[in-house]
Parts: sequence; structure tokens; C-alpha cells
Amino acid sequence: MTKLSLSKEKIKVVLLEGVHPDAEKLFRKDGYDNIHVYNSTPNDDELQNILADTHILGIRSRTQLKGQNLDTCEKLMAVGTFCIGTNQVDLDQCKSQGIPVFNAPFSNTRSVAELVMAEIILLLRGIPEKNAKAHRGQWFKSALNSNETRGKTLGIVGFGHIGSQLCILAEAMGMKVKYYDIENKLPLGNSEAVGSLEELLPQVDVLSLHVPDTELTQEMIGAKELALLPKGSFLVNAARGQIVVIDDLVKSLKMGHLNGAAIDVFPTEPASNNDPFESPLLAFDNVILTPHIGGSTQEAQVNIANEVADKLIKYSNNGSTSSAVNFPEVSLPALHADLTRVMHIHENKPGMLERINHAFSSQSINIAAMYLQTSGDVGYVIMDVNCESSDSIVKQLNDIDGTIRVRVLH
Ligand SMILES: NC(=O)C1=CN([C@@H]2O[C@H](COP(=O)(O)OP(=O)(O)OC[C@H]3O[C@@H](n4cnc5c(N)ncnc54)[C@H](O)[C@@H]3O)[C@@H](O)[C@H]2O)C=CC1
Ligand SMILES: O=C(O)CCC(=O)C(=O)O
Repeated sequence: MTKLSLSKEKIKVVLLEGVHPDAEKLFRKDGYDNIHVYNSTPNDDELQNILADTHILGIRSRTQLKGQNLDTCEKLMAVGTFCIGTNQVDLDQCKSQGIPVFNAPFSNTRSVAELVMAEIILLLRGIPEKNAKAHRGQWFKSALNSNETRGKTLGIVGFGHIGSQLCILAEAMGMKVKYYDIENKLPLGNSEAVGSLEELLPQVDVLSLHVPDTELTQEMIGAKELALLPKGSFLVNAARGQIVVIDDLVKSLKMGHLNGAAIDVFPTEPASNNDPFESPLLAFDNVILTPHIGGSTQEAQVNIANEVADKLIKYSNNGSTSSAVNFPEVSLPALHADLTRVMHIHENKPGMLERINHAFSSQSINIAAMYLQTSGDVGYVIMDVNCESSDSIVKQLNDIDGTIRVRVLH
């Protein structure tokens, strides 16, 4: 059986934010037992303490792995975001520190699309308001502003995994779908691509956002965009909190321009279920507020736990980085019993390979197999070699200028 340069008992795995227990189970089944599980999101000080001796970190969408939080993590070997979004992590900084980041790109896609479809139906029927009144003992039986989904137009911003799943559900309910995406995307069913956001907005009864949090999407929906939506229309945001300007949404709802909204994500979200939730949207009966649970179903969480834990274990056990979001991707075969695997992460600059090869040849170490991949300014080279002890080659490799990290399996 392959041995890691650091034994599995010593590799410290930390799982934050209530990652589904299946992830811990998978690590334990594979022989890892230094596992620490937390249900909440640590603040920056707590996170920096945790990171000081953590090798593998699992987070969800709240833990901010950026800036000074990454300064204290010399031992950190790999990160798993047990979700789709990776905007909470500085992917470039992780890469330059030799830390691959893995996510679950579509394990909760269906869950988000189903929730949004349900919210569209509830909004079009005016249910949030009727429900809120009923809870206060008021009887509000009325068909006013209560409509079927059939024949209504759904505008989708971001026609990726979630946006296109939602399109399928909405068309099955008889809705017309128009979408805007920054990329050229294949229209599914009878859906129609629209050339710009401004062109899309006036045409929809419901607008649903499914873009990632990027510089281009931050505050993408503000006063100007809300005004372009037809009077009486609805907004759904289950993407990221920074995409909608909440104060502008509040104004639009107050003026009665928008007839309601469903919001799952917020610019600032409580760190745990024990912390209070504050938002000016609390005042509106016609707004569905959910605590960032678009992807929180048993099905999704189990799939995510297994998918991301499996990727982290593969990387730790044999060096494979397939589907890493920020790193050169290499899919490696199992290590032959007689060989040692040396993994070298380095700055991608001319002459690196020559210096790495020279380190091996100068120690008369024969290379049985070599794998190399680069991504931008980082290179990842893996050599399966015949050698009794790896100590001196690891030292020599670490001394090469531009080396970011060296790991060994034998
Ligand atoms: N509420 C929740 O619990 C969840 C929220 N999410 C959020 O949903 C987002 C979307 O997820 P997926 O559909 O899986 O991502 P995806 O990457 O498959 O699709 C995103 C789409 O947005 C498009 N896009 C990017 N920038 C754009 C722009 N400026 N204008 C128009 N289109 C743009 C992309 O070209 C792509 O087609 C995630 O990034 C995440 O932030 C994801 C899962 C759960
Ligand atoms: O469920 C979570 O922790 C976050 C879900 C999410 O927003 C994502 O997958 O990007």
C-alpha cells in the first residue's frame, strides 16, 4: 500500500460549516483519523489559528479564505469547497502557494433549480403575502395578482448548470424562457437567447439570477435594472448576495414596482444558525426569505460530501488534481509498488524542468515515469522514480529557486 510522506494519522483534516458527515466517514474509511469537524464558520482569528496546523481544509460558502487568512497556512495542502461557488476563496493566491482547490460543480444544481421553480410558482400566486397574513390570523382570499405560470416569461441571467436546469423545469410548467449569458450558450427546448441584460429585463414576468460572484456581476441588479423590469414583475436571487443592491430592491418593493421577490443569498450572512439575521427585506410580506439553502437538500449534501472528499483523498493519496478549479490538472495512475512518487509544484518559468531533471540525474536516480502540467504561472510535475530514500532528493528539489512545494509518496 502507498505510504504518504506524512502518514494519514498525522494529516490534519478540518471540516467547517457543517459539511455533511459522509465526508468525515469517507476520510475515516480511507485511514485518516485526525479529523476535526465544526458546524459553524470561524471568524478570521479562529480561522488563522485553525489554519496554522491544518493540512486539508473543507469549507462551504461562508469561510473567507483570502488575504491574511492564507498567510498562516504553511501546512495547508488542499482545500475543498463543499459547494459550487468558489468566490469565498482567493484561487490565485492558493495556486501560488501550491494549494489546489476542489469543488462540487453540479452536485446541488438540481436542488437550487427546484427551489427556484417552487418560488416562482409561489410568487406568481401571491402566496408569501397570503401565508404571512394567515400566520397573523388574517383571511386574505383573493384572486387579485394571482396567476398561473403557464404562458408567463421567465428571464434567466446566467445559463449555466443551474440556469439551464431551471429552464427545463420552467418550460415543463408552460413558461416561456428567455436568457442572457455572457457566453454563447446553446438554447435548450424553446428557450431564446437575448443579446444583453437591458434587452432581457423589459420582457420578463420573473427574473432569476444564476451567475457567479465576479467583478462583472457585483451589483449587476440595481436601481436602473430594477426600473427596466415591468411593473408587477418578480425577482429571484439564489446566486450570490452581492449581485443585487438590496437598498434599491427595497425601494422598488416600497414603490410597488416589483410585486415580490425571493432571496436566498445576502451581502452579509450570519456565521451560524445561532446568530441573528438582519435585512431591510424582513419588512416585506411579499418577499420569500430563505437562509442560503438553495443547495441544502439531503441529496445534494450527500453527493457533495462524497464528491469533494473523494477529490481531496485522491490528491492526498496519489497526487491527482483532476477537476481542481485553480490548478494544473493531472490524473495519475496508482503508484507501482517498487517506486517512489515525487511531486513538485513550482513557479512556471524557463529552465525549471532542466533543474528538476538535473537534481535527479545528479543523484543517479532513475525516472520511471514523468507527468507534467502547467496552468498560468504554476507548474506541477510528478516523477515516479527508483530510489531507496527520498530525503536528499527532496532537499535538493526544495533548494531549486522557484520551488513552491515538494511531496513524496512511497
Ligand atoms: N443558493 C445556493 O445555495 C447556491 C448558489 N449557487 C450560486 O449559483 C451560481 C451559478 O451556479 P452554476 O449554474 O452551477 O454556475 P455555472 O458556472 O454553471 O453557470 C454560470 C453562468 O453564468 C454565466 N455568466 C458569468 N458571468 C456572467 C455575466 N457577467 N453576465 C451573464 N452571464 C454570466 C456563465 O457564462 C455561466 O453560463 C454559483 O456561482 C453560485 O454562486 C450555486 C449553488 C447553490
Ligand atoms: O450550501 C452551501 O453551503 C452553499 C451553497 C452554494 O451557495 C454553492 O454551492 O455555491
